[in-house]
Amino acid sequence: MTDPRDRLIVALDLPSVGAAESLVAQLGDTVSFYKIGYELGFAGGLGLARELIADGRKVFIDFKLHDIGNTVARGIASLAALGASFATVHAYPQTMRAAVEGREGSALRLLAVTVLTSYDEADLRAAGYSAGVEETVARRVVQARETGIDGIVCAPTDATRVRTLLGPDRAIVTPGVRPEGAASGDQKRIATPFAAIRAGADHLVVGRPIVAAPDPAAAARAVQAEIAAALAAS
Ligand SMILES: O=C(O)c1cc(=O)[nH]c(=O)n1[C@@H]1O[C@H](COP(=O)(O)O)[C@@H](O)[C@H]1O
Repeated sequence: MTDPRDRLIVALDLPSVGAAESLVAQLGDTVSFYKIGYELGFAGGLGLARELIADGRKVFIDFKLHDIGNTVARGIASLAALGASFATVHAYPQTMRAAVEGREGSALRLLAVTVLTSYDEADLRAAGYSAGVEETVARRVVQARETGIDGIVCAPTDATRVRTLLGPDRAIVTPGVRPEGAASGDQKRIATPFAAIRAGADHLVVGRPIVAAPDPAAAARAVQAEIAAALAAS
């Protein structure tokens, strides 16, 4: 997977299908992999997901499922039928086991979200966890691996340690990616595209630095150029 286009996933965090379609048109052939999360998904985005898939694009459905096992398994089975490439669940063992059961027989790859990139040590403590970020990520990666999950969503700053625990064959997907000088917004554990790839990420999820850029296609190409430079340096 050396084509930077396969490595960049653009988060279509937009309020309407029309806005998303116009961004996809602006990005043209530059971007081939899109993520649809709460904002667009709850505004008709699953229909757009079907169209993008029919058009040969890859789609990552990011609803970060976490519920009783039966509900998770059935929800994942529906996403598998949609033809999505990736879907997220929270990295709780029961949830992950149910998700693996729900996608059986499909090509859907499951990603487990470890510790959100907007969380730091204080946020974890406030949520009632006594373990810190590093320990919590590590525990969840090991549990995800044992459950048969296909990949991990983690901060780029976690990627090196995650790769050691996960092994070479499963995917590491990192949001929290910010080109030099870009506003971090609500993200707390961030790195540049170059650093994320060097740390072992397979795919980078980038939203606002591309979606809110004055020229989104130029912003996407700049991220891809960093990805290419990091791959060349590896
Ligand atoms: O699962 C995700 O994609 C995700 C996990 C995480 O820990 N942090 C995170 O930011 N994300 C998603 O990645 C995207 C990042 O967007 P930007 O911060 O705008 O680049 C958003 O769509 C988030 O929902």
